[in-house]
Amino acid sequence: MHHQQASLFDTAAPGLGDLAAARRTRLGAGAWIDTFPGWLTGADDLFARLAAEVPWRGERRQMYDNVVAVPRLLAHYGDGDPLPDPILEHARAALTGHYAEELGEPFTTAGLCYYRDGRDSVAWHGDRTGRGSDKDTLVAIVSLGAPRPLLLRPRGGGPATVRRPLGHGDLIVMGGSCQRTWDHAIPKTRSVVGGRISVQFRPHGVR
Ligand SMILES: O=C(O)CCC(=O)C(=O)O
Ligand SMILES: [Fe+2]
Repeated sequence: MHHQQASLFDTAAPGLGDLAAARRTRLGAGAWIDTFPGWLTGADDLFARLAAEVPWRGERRQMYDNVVAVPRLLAHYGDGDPLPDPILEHARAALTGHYAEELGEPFTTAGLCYYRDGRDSVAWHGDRTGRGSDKDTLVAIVSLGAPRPLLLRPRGGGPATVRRPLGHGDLIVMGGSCQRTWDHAIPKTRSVVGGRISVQFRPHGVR
């Protein structure tokens, strides 16, 4: 008798939901988020493929006198770089099409982050190293793997006022002034959680 390896993974073809069904929440100060739980379907093996095949690198950042490791792994795909999976190309094209009028330019880059477990995190920040510092823009995030909450709070500190659990296949889009008037974070958790990969699509010059 043959030994059959049971498939851990969904074998349905990957698909993307209709973005017309995304739900918008206005945060105030010109910022908003759109959410679409389960936007990316049938891609259960995508997490494993990306985890294994993306050239992940640790990030080290100068902080005062010390260089500290940022607790997550990163990979960056710039304008024109082929993305590591065709479904990510489809996702980016669908986002560019749906948000064409509001964004006025295509999503071009993809930043990938791998949170290996609950100790990996990203601290409060806005994506305002580039044009997000003084221009309205959009950052679209597709989440894969273990659920982790994305927290948001008005820029300048204080407790999180918005919390969105991001599970496998979920989409969140931060828009309007969100990068300069609000901050976001993925907090550490003491709960036992598996790996999570976040794919962030941004237009040219937004970081
Ligand atoms: O992990 C996420 O979904 C958020 C990542 C993020 O905010 C960033 O890399 O700028
Ligand atoms: Fe960010």
